[in-house]
Amino acid sequence: MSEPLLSVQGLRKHFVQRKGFPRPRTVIVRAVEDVSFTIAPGEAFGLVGESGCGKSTAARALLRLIEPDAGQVTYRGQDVRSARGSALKALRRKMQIVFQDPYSSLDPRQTIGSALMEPMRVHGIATGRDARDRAAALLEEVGLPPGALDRLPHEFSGGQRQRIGIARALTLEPELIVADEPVSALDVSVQAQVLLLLKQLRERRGLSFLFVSHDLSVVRWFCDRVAVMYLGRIVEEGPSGRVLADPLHPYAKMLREASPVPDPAQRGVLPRIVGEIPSAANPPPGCPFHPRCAQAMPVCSTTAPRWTSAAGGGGVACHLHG
Ligand SMILES: Nc1ncnc2c1ncn2[C@@H]1O[C@H](COP(=O)(O)OP(=O)(O)OP(=O)(O)O)[C@@H](O)[C@H]1O
Repeated sequence: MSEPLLSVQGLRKHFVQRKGFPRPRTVIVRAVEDVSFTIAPGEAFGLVGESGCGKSTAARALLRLIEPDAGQVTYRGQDVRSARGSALKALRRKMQIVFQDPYSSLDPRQTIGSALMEPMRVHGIATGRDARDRAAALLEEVGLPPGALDRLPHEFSGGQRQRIGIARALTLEPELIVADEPVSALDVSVQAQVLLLLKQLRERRGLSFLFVSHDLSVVRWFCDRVAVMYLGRIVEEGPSGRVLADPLHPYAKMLREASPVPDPAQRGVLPRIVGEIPSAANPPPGCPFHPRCAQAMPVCSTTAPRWTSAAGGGGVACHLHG
């Protein structure tokens, strides 16, 4: 197998919080407990799970937008966690993020042109007229007129702002885009257009993607492989077709049941699982999903399941398949 573009092994990130009134106590939120995956060059890899399962934290930690507590992250074999100075700057150029809410990541007083040209200047790619021409070409590539260069973020709709966010991620000609719920904040009517744009860019530029989403149908459409996350851990991983057509983990089945499936007849035979995701500050022992799992066995509440390979590719951490 060729060398992965990105390799993440045993990534961990905990947050320390002070909670409670009148006597606050220290709580450790285990946002990312143990996450491992690889992304091949040109591949789109999806990370799915309910809100709070740690997807965004994992994405930010591997990019070092927040510092991970443990684990190994390599990009084309280079250690990301120990990179400093110019080495870190070069890695940042290759890995860019598209945020869920483009408005909060754009400076309201900065014109779109200057938001696009600034990274080019900082990374020594282009300045002056050259940078402006490149910015105009990027806007055109994401479907916005060159006149947008001199306007401010508030003059654009949500969908247009996300196009600007995508253009900005492309300014440094990255190889990997980390898209963190890139359409969740948009009107349903514009979600498909922005997803289509991302797919076209992927094909045209040969980009790799880490695509973070709670929406299984979006991930199925966009990604080659998918990992399902629950309480800071990957519970199932594999080719999107296999995981979405034939999920093995009861949690992956539940997610699929909650997401529109083309064949409604299939939905009735899946187990109904209810309840809310437990707090990452107090994860259940054994398999973290056992309190919500209709198929839980005594072993599930005491022993963490081992990772087992799946026949159709990838693997699963579940005692039913151990
Ligand atoms: N800066 C922080 N300080 C303390 N806790 C945090 C912080 N950021 C995230 N968390 C907690 O970490 C857990 C994982 O959050 P995270 O945002 O990574 O999940 P997510 O799956 O991306 O969900 P969402 O889609 O809602 O963002 C949650 O319990 C969240 O409250």
